[in-house]
Amino acid sequence: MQNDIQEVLISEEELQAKIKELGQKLSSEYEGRDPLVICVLKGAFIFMADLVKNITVPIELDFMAVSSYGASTKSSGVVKIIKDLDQSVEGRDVLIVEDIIDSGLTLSYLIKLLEDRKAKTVSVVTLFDKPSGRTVELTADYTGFVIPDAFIVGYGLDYAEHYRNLPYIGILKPEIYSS
Ligand SMILES: O=P(O)(O)OC[C@H]1O[C@H](OP(=O)(O)OP(=O)(O)O)[C@H](O)[C@@H]1O
Ligand code: HPA
Ligand SMILES: [Mg+2]
Repeated sequence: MQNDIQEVLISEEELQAKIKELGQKLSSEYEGRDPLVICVLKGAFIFMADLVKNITVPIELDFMAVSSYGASTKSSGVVKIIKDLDQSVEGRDVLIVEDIIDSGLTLSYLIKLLEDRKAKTVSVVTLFDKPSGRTVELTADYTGFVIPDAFIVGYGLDYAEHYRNLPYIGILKPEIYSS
């Protein structure tokens, strides 16, 4: 697995320091608001777990699974809901937790869906932002790292369902996905 990585882009320590910082900002933003914090599976599962441990005010959690990449490094353009939320977002302050914004298609679809379901507010925290990939305009309210134009894996992010368990963020060798 490690042999497929061209370069470690962000270390475990750098990830944890940034997540602590994000947790502090979110704790002051959501003080007294009891937000519904939504994890976008599968990619965001590790970020969600580390982030909520750094939020010090009351929150509720829910999970949604969506997929648009499959075994490719390019979005299919079709966002498929694999698992929906368990609870209503109507009248709630909602915080979407994403691992990465690339084309922006997943989040623009999700934001519209939650607004249509009458959430009171919809905000986004993303650990990674890859602006070079954008096909629709979208900016997160909170961003961990802006990353270069490369396919990254690890810390929840996959290529063809592998590499999610790497504890750091690596750039995959292009020969892995072009062969
Ligand atoms: O901005 P976009 O181009 O839409 O890309 C970002 C989305 O793509 C990935 O999910 P994916 O569809 O690969 O599902 P996964 O989370 O199960 O890996 C990632 O976890 C984001 O949710
Ligand atoms: N890596 C893994 N999954 C992704 C990426 C990426 O760079 N962009 C969108 N989904
Ligand atoms: Mg994926």
